[in-house]
This record gives sequence, structure tokens and C-alpha cells, in this order.
Amino acid sequence: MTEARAAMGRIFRAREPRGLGEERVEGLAELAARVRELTEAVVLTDVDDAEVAAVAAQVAELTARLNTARRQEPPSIEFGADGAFRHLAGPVTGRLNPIAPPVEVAVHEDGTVRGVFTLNAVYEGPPGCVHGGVAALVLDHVLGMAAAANGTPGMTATLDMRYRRPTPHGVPLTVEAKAVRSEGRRTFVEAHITGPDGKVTVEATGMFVRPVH
Ligand SMILES: CCCCCCCC(=O)SCCNC(=O)CCNC(=O)[C@H](O)C(C)(C)COP(=O)(O)OP(=O)(O)OC[C@H]1O[C@@H](n2cnc3c(N)ncnc32)[C@H](O)[C@@H]1OP(=O)(O)O
Repeated sequence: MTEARAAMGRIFRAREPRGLGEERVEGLAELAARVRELTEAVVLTDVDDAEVAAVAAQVAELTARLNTARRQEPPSIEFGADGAFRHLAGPVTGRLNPIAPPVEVAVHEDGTVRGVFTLNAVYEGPPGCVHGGVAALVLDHVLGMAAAANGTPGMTATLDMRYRRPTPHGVPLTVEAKAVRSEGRRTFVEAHITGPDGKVTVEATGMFVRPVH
């Protein structure tokens, strides 16, 4: 597992926690949660034009306030005390990233990665359903996590999707991924999303390659 940790460090620049500090993480997570609500409100609002313009001006002011102090880059992937890693600013599981649903994931002892999440109307593709590219985003991430949980982290080299039935938005979904085999630098992983009725809506297979450098 130490080798896998070193590989994670190399591939994803994962680091020992650099001390954002739990209090700051909670504060930024709260901010991201409020912005997620704002995003949904923007997509669904039906207020009049004057109110839209007034809110747009206020949001621009808030953005300027946040920009008075900027990091060079988003917080990196960090290892936790248990050896697992967290992607605080990532677009799938990142609690600090407003575009992440976020998907809450757990890595189980047998290497299975399971997550629960709800995608709201912001992620709509066909009416009432999740955009196929968003499903691919979630699946790519958990496939990558499962490759890492297998001790063989890598970069996505191939991602094959099979959309079995529409994935509804606004309801709880689950995602599950597990590495099935590894050959040299290549790891093959399978994953699927299940709807609230227990039926699989999307299946994916991914091949992850550990870069040499
Ligand atoms: C933190 C946790 C989860 C995060 C998950 C997020 C996952 C991501 O989003 S990763 C970002 C998206 N992916 C990328 O940007 C990858 C871009 N591609 C690359 O960097 C490189 O092409 C990379 C690393 C995949 C392979 O590069 P390189 O190491 O030079 O591969 P190379 O030596 O040519 O091939 C290695 C092996 O893999 C095979 N292979 C490589 N690419 C492919 C491919 N696309 N299809 C099929 N086979 C491939 C080769 O045939 C070779 O096999 P063998 O060893 O049997 O000959």
C-alpha cells in the first residue's frame, strides 16, 4: 500500500495534509453548500427582470470579496490518517467545490467504493433526467478511486459507458465501483449507478494506466 501511496502522490500530487485545518474546511464547505443552493436557485428562478439584475450585481460583489485573497491552485488531494485520501476541491466528491453534488463515498475493505448522492435539476440533460456526461463524470471518479483502492492508482485511459435506462434527478442514487483485474500498469475497473428503485441505470468500465513518471 505504501507503493500505492507513493504512486498517488506522483500521479495526483496527493500530499500529507498541509493544514487547511478542520475549522477552515468546515467554513469553506458551508460556503460551497450555500453556492450550490444559489446555483439551483439561478437555474429555477422565475423572479422578474429587475430582481434578476439586482441579484446579479450583488453576486458580482460577493465574488469580488472572495477574490481579494486567492490561492495559486485549489487545495490538493490529501491523505487522511487512515491512509484514505480526500479530494476536497474535486468536482465529484469535493465538499469545497460548489459544482460537486457532492458524492459521499466510502472505500470498503474489499476495495469496493460505494457512494450515495442526489443530483438536482442543475445536472439535467433530457427533461427530468441526469445529463449523460454528468453520469460519466461521477463514474470516472469512482472508477479511479477503486483503481487506487486496489493499490494500483492510474489515469483514465479508456472509459466505456452503457446507458441502460434514464437516470432521474432529484432522487437518491447509489454508485458502486470495484477493480476486477490488473495487468502490468493497467487496471480494469467496473462501476454502475443504481436508481431509487434498485435498477441499474448506467454501467461503466474503465481502464486506468499508471504513468511511468
Ligand atoms: C483521485 C482519485 C480519482 C480521480 C479519478 C480521476 C481520473 C481522471 O480524470 S484522470 C484524467 C483523464 N485521463 C487523462 O488525462 C489521461 C491522459 N493520458 C495519459 O496521460 C497517458 O496516455 C496514459 C498515462 C493514460 C498512458 O501513458 P503511457 O504511460 O505513456 O502509456 P503507454 O506506455 O503508451 O501504455 C501503457 C499501457 O497501457 C496501454 N494503453 C495506454 N493508453 C491506452 C488506451 N487509451 N487504450 C488502450 N490501451 C492503452 C498501452 O497499450 C500499454 O499497454 P502494454 O503495457 O501492454 O503495452
